[in-house]
Formats: sequence, structure tokens, C-alpha cells
Amino acid sequence: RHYKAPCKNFPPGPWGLPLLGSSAYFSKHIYKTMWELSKKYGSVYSVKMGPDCRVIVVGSDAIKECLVKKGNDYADRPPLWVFQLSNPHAYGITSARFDDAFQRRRRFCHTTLRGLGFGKTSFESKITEEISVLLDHFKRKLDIPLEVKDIINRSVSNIICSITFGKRFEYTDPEFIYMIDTMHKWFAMIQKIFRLNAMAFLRPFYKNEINHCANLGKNLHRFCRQQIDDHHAKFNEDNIRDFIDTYLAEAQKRHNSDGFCDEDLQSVLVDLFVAGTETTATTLNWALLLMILHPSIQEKVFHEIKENVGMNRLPKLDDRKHLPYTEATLLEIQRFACIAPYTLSHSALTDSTLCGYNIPKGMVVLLILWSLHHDPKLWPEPNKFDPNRFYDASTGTVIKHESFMPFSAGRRMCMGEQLAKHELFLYFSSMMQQFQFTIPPG
Ligand code: HEM
Repeated sequence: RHYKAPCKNFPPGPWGLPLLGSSAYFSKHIYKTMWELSKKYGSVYSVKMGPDCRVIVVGSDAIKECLVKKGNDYADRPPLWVFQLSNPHAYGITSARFDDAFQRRRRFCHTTLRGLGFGKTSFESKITEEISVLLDHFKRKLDIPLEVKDIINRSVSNIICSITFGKRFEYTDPEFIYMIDTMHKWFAMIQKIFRLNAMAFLRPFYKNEINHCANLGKNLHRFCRQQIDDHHAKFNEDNIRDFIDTYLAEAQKRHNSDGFCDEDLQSVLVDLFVAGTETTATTLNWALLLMILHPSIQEKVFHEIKENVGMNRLPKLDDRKHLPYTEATLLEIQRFACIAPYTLSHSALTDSTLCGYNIPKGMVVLLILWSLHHDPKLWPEPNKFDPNRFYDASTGTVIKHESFMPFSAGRRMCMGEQLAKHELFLYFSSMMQQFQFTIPPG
């Protein structure tokens, strides 16, 4: 059964060992190995993972066919055991099945978050206030070697907390520090035991890790549940304060049906808290690292900001059009770092095809975004950091690349794209304007 293709004309791929599957899943950088394999098997191929099969999609044309052209066919998420440890009914957004309730919920969340300023310039002042707190923190540590990662995480996390919970946390708040730490540990643990999704027979050997992962996830859920309970206690439909209040009002209107209930809200909050912190903060950490490693680019960005914004106020979103080199540098940071080297798992809602192959309903599909951002045919010398890929010096404008998709595309594309883009621009340009970042001597 292991070696039998799930349907006729199924994508080919490497043989795997019975029970364990392809060794590709045991490599250090799975996305790089998956990309290498595409050179032999083509842009759509299959690999064995444990006793199951996965379809791997690599390269611009195949990824666009899957996410855009046939976006409806591949909009589902597979039920993943590792997420079910803390969210058994797959509530929320990121791991939810693509059913009617999910579509209503995603639409509602999107509209509400936009209404609250998500991705709108009206929310700009909130982001700028948070940036000022971060910059003040940096100023107090001038000329002292400083680990910026934790503090950037807390700063970025406060933005999503303001929108969803209606409050920010002090950087020294022990509960806040604990939750962010829990989130990181949860992420790491999920990666560690991800293979057990398919290799159920290995689970008895990882009992401690599995319990630890479940507890971390449950703690995140408990934290969000606490925020919901606090909101229930003070809920007033004439004074809707934030995302939670808006959701509670909607659930009341729908009599807690149509997929709207407290358990779902809890999972939505965990999704937003995790996705809204980790991704943007990691990109900003990469931004500082790359600027430290490329001082001449850092200098050029600084001068563009100095000339076009000045030094008396922090950059605003409106300044973006006057800062094309800064913008190009940010895009190159996203390309180079590629912090989401693959999408979350998609799955086929119906029998479909991809690049001429048959894909049966329910098949798990993994799209390798790394292949879009590091393909030497699209990006000569892809491992070289060079903002000029996105900058046309002759016109002083930003170059758009069709195959650049850090937020994925289609039905399950990132819900926070606009917010993330605004955050990245405001944080990055403000940090570049106010400080010069270097490696501590020695
Ligand atoms: C630099 C920042 C970010 C990057 C690179 C990024 C990237 C991604 C990617 C690649 C996906 C998977 C899409 C797929 O499976 O096809 C995703 C999903 C998602 N992102 Fe982001 N993201 C970022 C920031 C954010 C922020 C700030 C939020 C919101 C608070 C957010 C919320 C989400 C959600 C809710 C999903 C799941 C969407 C769904 O399943 O329908 N992301 N993101």
C-alpha cells in the first residue's frame, strides 16, 4: 500500500522507506531539500511522509496555478494532529477547514480588523507610539551591546494586542513576557514534533515532547480565554472597544451559531497573537542583522530618510513614496530572509489537477515559497543581498516582481499582509533614521 500511488497519473517522486517515508523530511532545511528534489522530479512531485503522501509544489508557474488559478480547489487545510493537541476542533483561522463557517469567519475577521485600523493609515499613530517606546528603550542602552530580539518581539506584539485585546502591555509585564516566551517555545516544539503528524507510530517515543507542546498551546489558549472573560465582564454593546467586543457582538447577533462562539474566538485570538508577533518581529530582526552586515546599504537608507523626511520627526506611511530605496531594501530583506519558506499545509477540497497531474481530494499540498525567492533564474546570485533588485536607479522607483510572494496568495493568503507591510516600513525606517547599528567590537 505504501508504494501504491493514490490515483492514476499522480505526480512522481522519490521512493521512501516503508513507515518512515522520504529522507527529505529528515533534512535540516526541508524547503531546500524539497527544492533540490524538484530539479529531478519537476515542479509538482510527491514525497512519502510516514505512510502518507504529500504533494510538493515548487516554482512560480506551479505555485500560481495552485494558489491563484485553482485557488478554490486547494483552499482547504488538512486536519493536523499537532495543532489538534490544543485546538481539537480546528477553530480559528490558520488551521480551520475551508467550510462555510470558516469563510464567514474569515470575512468577518478581515472586515473587523480593517474597520479597527488594520492596514489603514488611521492605525498609524498607534504603531508610531509603540515604535517611540522601543526607540526610547534603545536610547537608554546607547553604546552598550544589546540583544534586540526580545524587545522587538514585545513591541510588535503590542500592536496586535492593542487591536485585539484593546490594550498594550509594559515590556516588563511578567505575564506578557511569559506569553511571548510560551509562543516561541510552542513554535519550536511544533517544529520538533511536526513529523509525528504522519508518523503516528513514533508518538509513544515522544510522550514528554508531546505533553510539553500540548501544555504550551493550552497556555496560549488560556491566556486568550482570560482576555475574553475580562471582556464578557465589561461588555457593553453601545461601547464596542476592540476586536473581542466586535466578535462578541456578532456572536450575540448570531445566537452563538454559524461558527461564532467563545471557543472559536479563543482560537482566532491565538492565531492573531502568534501570526501577528512572530513573523513581523523575525523580519525586523533579519533587517537589523542585514544592515549590520551591509553598512554601506544602511548608510544609503539613512541618507534617503534624512534627505526626504528630515531628522525632526519619525517617518510616516505618506513618506513611503519618497523613500524608494528604503522600500526596495525592505523587499530585499523579505526576499533574502524568506521567513516563511513554505506556506502552511494546504489540502485539495476536491479531485483536481496540477501541471497536468491528478491530485485526489484530501491530498496535502505543500508550496515551497523559498523556491520563488531564491531561484537563480529569477534572482541572479540569490544568496547575495542586493536591494537594487527592487530598485530602478534611473527612475528612482521600486521594481515589482510577479514571483515575489512572501505573504502567499489566493484564498488562504496571509490575513495580516497590509498590517505587516505598514509595521515593517514604519519600524524599519524609524530605526534606520534614529540609530546606526553595528556589531559590538570583538
Ligand atoms: C512579515 C510578516 C508576515 C509574513 C511574511 C506572513 C506570511 C504568511 C504566510 C506565508 C501565510 C500562509 C499562507 C498560506 O498558507 O498560503 C500566512 C498566513 C496567515 N497570516 Fe501571515 N504573515 C505575516 C504577518 C502576519 C500578521 C501581522 C498577521 C495578523 C495579525 C498575520 C495573520 C495571518 C493569518 C491569520 C494567516 C492564516 C490565513 C488562513 O489560513 O486563511 N500574518 N502568513
